[in-house]
Amino acid sequence: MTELTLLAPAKLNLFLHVNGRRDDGYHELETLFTFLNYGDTLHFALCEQDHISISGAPADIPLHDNLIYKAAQKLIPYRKIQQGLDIQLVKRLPMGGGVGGGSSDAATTLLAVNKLWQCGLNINQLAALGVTLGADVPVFVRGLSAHAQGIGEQLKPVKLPEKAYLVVSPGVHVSTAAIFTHPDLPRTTPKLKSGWQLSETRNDCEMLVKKLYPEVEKTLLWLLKYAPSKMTGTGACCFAEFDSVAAAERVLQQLPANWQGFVATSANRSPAHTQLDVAL
Ligand SMILES: C[C@@](CO)(OP(=O)(O)O)[C@H](O)COP(=O)(O)OP(=O)(O)OC[C@H]1O[C@@H](n2ccc(N)nc2=O)[C@H](O)[C@@H]1O
Ligand SMILES: Nc1ncnc2c1ncn2[C@@H]1O[C@H](COP(=O)(O)OP(=O)(O)O)[C@@H](O)[C@H]1O
Repeated sequence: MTELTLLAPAKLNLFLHVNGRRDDGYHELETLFTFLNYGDTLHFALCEQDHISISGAPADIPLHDNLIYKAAQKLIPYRKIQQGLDIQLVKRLPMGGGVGGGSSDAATTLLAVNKLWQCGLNINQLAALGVTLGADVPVFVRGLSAHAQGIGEQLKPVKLPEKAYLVVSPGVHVSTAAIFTHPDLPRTTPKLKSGWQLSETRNDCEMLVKKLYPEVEKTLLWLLKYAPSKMTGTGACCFAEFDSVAAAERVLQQLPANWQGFVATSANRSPAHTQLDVAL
């Protein structure tokens, strides 16, 4: 195999509870991850030059800071093939949007490059490399919708009803670090008890982000006219849940001009994994 094209899907946090702050500054979370059949596309090709090149990346991310580059670098010690990589990125996911674009790009890179360089690492080893790149990377590496604890890396797979989602990006960039260091973030939500229902959950970051970014509050108020809606992750994207793609599309048609949105179905298995199975 010398080439691979894979999706780097978006994730949604169907709820996000902040249970406490650890001594290292990271937060103890409880969250429910699902994947969407929509995301960035990454094309990987082995090349003769011993380099890692990325085309199509947003101009404001220097090569060495790109999570795609960092993920490929992590695999260099394990490669059996002395060839470089030319990587093409088609970026669709809003950056800093809470849909996990950077983390998903990193995870898709770990999955693809592990095959192309014949590293032979298993999923546990790839997830362990992934968490050093970001708390959200392991769920994308493992590729199963999951209830997560710890910093988001302790994952218990769950089967969720597959729904249609309208995801709206209010056009503001929310820094995850800025939200997690803000003094007003609530950090004391108790852990859910067994038998919990989605109706007793919420996104603990939502109130603070709405206060700091009025565009996020406007977006949620608009979506709530049509369907149950929440913010994902630390924002800024918000999502509304529908029973059919057609119903979600009808609302997308009415989206105010200055907002971006997309409709996608959710998936219990990451589309990157499904595509990888087909390619192998
Ligand atoms: C909050 C979540 C929920 O899914 O989503 P996003 O809104 O970023 O997508 C994630 O846990 C984000 O994961 P990720 O974006 O990979 O986080 P990292 O790069 O590891 O960390 C970014 C910043 O958030 C803080 N952080 C992250 C995760 C966590 N459990 N506690 C934290 O305090 C870190 O201290 C760091 O300053
Ligand atoms: N390939 C990448 N795609 C997106 N963001 C990246 C990438 N590599 C590095 N980053 C950095 O990671 C930050 C968080 O990106 P992203 O994952 O899109 O946000 P979120 O975690 O809120 O969903 C970006 O602001 C950017 O600086």
